[in-house]
Amino acid sequence: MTTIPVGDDYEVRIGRDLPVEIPKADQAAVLFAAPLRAHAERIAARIDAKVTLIEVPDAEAGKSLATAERCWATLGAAGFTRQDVVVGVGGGAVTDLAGFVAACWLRGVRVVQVPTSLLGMVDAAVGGKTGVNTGAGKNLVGAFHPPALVLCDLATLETLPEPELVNGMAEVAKYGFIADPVILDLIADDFRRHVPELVERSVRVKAEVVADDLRDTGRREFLNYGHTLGHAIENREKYRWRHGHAVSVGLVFAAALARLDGRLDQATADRHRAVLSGLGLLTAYPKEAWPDLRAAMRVDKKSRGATLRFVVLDGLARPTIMTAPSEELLEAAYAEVAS
Ligand SMILES: NC(=O)c1ccc[n+]([C@@H]2O[C@H](COP(=O)([O-])OP(=O)(O)OC[C@H]3O[C@@H](n4cnc5c(N)ncnc54)[C@H](O)[C@@H]3O)[C@@H](O)[C@H]2O)c1
Ligand SMILES: O=C(O)C(=O)C[C@@H](O)[C@H](O)[C@H](O)COP(=O)(O)O
Ligand SMILES: [Zn+2]
Repeated sequence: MTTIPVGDDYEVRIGRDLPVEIPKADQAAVLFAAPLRAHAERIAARIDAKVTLIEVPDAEAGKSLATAERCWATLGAAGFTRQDVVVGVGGGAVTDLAGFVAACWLRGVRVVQVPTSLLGMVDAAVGGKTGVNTGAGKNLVGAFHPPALVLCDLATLETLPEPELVNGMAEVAKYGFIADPVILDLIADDFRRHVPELVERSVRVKAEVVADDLRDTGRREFLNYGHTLGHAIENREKYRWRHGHAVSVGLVFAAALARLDGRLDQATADRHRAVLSGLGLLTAYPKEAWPDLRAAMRVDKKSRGATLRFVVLDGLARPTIMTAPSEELLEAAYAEVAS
């Protein structure tokens, strides 16, 4: 087992068949979606407390205020107090929801995250960003609420459908471009052979950044590489597109922005498309969508008033912020992903 500390706050444990060590509590509420029922029941059986299992709708359908409200009703009925603990078992959608439910209940109870998707392990379950989607956009309602513990059991990835593994690789590649290029070499070598090392390297990048900037006021914004356009695509697709594919298009777009602005060399920009399409991720989106996407990007959390701000690279592993790119530059960069 590898243990990665997130500052002095909590740790991320990575390994196979990890022991389920939930902090002491009278009660635990285990949130899960249908595909993870058996896994959630196994975890529940190992928790030394009164356990309430709460099934939520799968994937983005569960990441809603209505579902959160139903969870809070269940916690209320069970008499859940501040010494109790919420456990999120599933992909990033369930861990985002579980974190949000815990952040708001009694203004904050502990949450233990047990991610079961690659994306959940390398990104969503670590760092304390929690939230739900609303009609206004992706993740616009939420709270910073770090977990008490994160358990990444690599054995659970054996049941993860192949397309979901590919989906998670978009965030892994993101870490390669913004911080750890060895990740890109491992991907080039055949990523399936390196999943444990890729999880570990990704979590190390994320843990180091969020320990330094939990509230996204500085360098944490770099973890949002590719997400400004990515979230706009997810919103336009009404969350039917997988997060990783939307981020993948957003990464190629951000690389084009930097190259066209004279910051990034052609080879590194081209490497984005090569790595992501090589993984089987999407790298294009319809040309006619631009006005919708341009409008949706206004509510990106990095925006300041009407000013858009993008994470771009000045070079491999040299992320920075580009503020207020011209409309011409944005359109030229979009032309490079437009199909
Ligand atoms: N909070 C953050 O910092 C953060 C970071 C990245 C992404 N996210 C969010 O995470 C979400 C995406 O997460 P995701 O890609 O894990 O998607 P997901 O949670 O929708 O899971 C994808 C599918 O895989 C299934 N699944 C998960 N683990 C499985 C397993 N071991 N076996 C079989 N099926 C399994 C799920 O039930 C679901 O059907 C998005 O909502 C995104 O916004 C949050
Ligand atoms: O942890 C972060 O910070 C990130 O930006 C990680 C992203 O991969 C993740 O999708 C996150 O949920 C996006 O955050 P948001 O603040 O843009 O909603
Ligand atoms: Zn993401």
